[in-house]
Amino acid sequence: MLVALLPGDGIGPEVITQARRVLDALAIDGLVFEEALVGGAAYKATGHPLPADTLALAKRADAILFGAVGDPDCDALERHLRPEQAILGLRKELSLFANLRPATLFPELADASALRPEVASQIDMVIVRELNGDVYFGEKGMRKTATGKREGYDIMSYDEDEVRRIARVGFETAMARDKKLCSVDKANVLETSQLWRDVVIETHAEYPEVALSHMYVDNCAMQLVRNPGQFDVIVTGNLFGDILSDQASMCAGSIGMLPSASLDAAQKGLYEPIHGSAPDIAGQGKANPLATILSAAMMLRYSLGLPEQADRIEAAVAKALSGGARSPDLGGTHSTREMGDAVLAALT
Ligand SMILES: NC(=O)c1ccc[n+]([C@@H]2O[C@H](COP(=O)([O-])OP(=O)(O)OC[C@H]3O[C@@H](n4cnc5c(N)ncnc54)[C@H](O)[C@@H]3O)[C@@H](O)[C@H]2O)c1
Ligand SMILES: CC(C)[C@H](C(=O)O)[C@@H](O)C(=O)O
Ligand SMILES: [Mg+2]
Repeated sequence: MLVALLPGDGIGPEVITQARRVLDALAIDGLVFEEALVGGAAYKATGHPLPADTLALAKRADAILFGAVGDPDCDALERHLRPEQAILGLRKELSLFANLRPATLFPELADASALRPEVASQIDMVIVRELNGDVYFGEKGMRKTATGKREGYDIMSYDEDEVRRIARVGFETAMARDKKLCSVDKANVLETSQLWRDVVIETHAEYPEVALSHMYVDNCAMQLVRNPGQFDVIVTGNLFGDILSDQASMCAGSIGMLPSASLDAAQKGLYEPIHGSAPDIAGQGKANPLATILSAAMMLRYSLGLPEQADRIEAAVAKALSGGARSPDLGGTHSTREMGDAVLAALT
């Protein structure tokens, strides 16, 4: 089993190092790693954020463990050369259309949530985010209006097949949980969202046991803070899912806690924390590696068929937190490496 390790930029390499230590400690027979450059690091070395060798490795691998990309030095580059194009390119090239972002509060972290503990303790949801379409991948550009003003534009669209396949992932995810699916859109304003809602309703016929509801995205942002316990599975588009998952992370304690899986139709996947390269804390040993370690657990469960090993990692993370391991984002002083040490010490 080949895992492509793509550490990327900023805190990416720091958190990937800790996830690698945990995976090594499991001593899984036949698991091998191959590392490659991606993002700003790849641009600086090769002139491209997603070099052909890196893409080829990602295609060849059984799974990909990804850190983060993004480098302030690269923010003025033409868009197709920016680090972020690497993760967008991998998602598109590998048809990783289904992004699962579980948001659960570890009970020990009730005090780290931005919400009151009794509200935060209810959080146990999965955000299913579409990842290959929407305004992210529509025609975009800069142009001049008839009166000579500069105008930026990005076209938002979904076709019905794109909506149907992610809706099915939403319903399947709900079937494996509490059978409650909330589809989040902006159908009161956007035609893209009206189609989204129509197709989700049509797809519901295949999953009559699931209780389906619909919510506008602005209300959803409010409800996530008011009463996050009402959500079991949320299914939504690329842009809304990006924003809502960062918000959900803070309800669950920290953006440094939320893992993710990006899957294709055959469960091949890329696994990454939902956070970015955090240039403000990079190189200081302050990054929380738990989101990446939990992403490694998702990789073992979804793409490598090793659910017991995934359980071991998740149990070790819970035990490390019970034992008081807290990086600065969780209100403590543990360094990135000390967080890794705590998980390793808790592995049974
Ligand atoms: N998938 C990805 O690779 C990805 C995701 C999001 C952002 N980015 C990129 O990352 C760069 C920085 O973006 P941003 O600042 O908006 O978002 P960010 O997620 O990198 O950071 C937001 C805030 O959260 C903190 N934070 C993030 N991860 C943390 C962790 N593991 N432990 C402790 N604190 C953590 C940061 O210090 C920062 O204050 C940009 O270039 C952006 O495009 C990449
Ligand atoms: C870096 C960026 C392209 C990416 C996104 O918007 O999808 C990030 O915010 C994420 O959540 O993975
Ligand atoms: Mg994001």
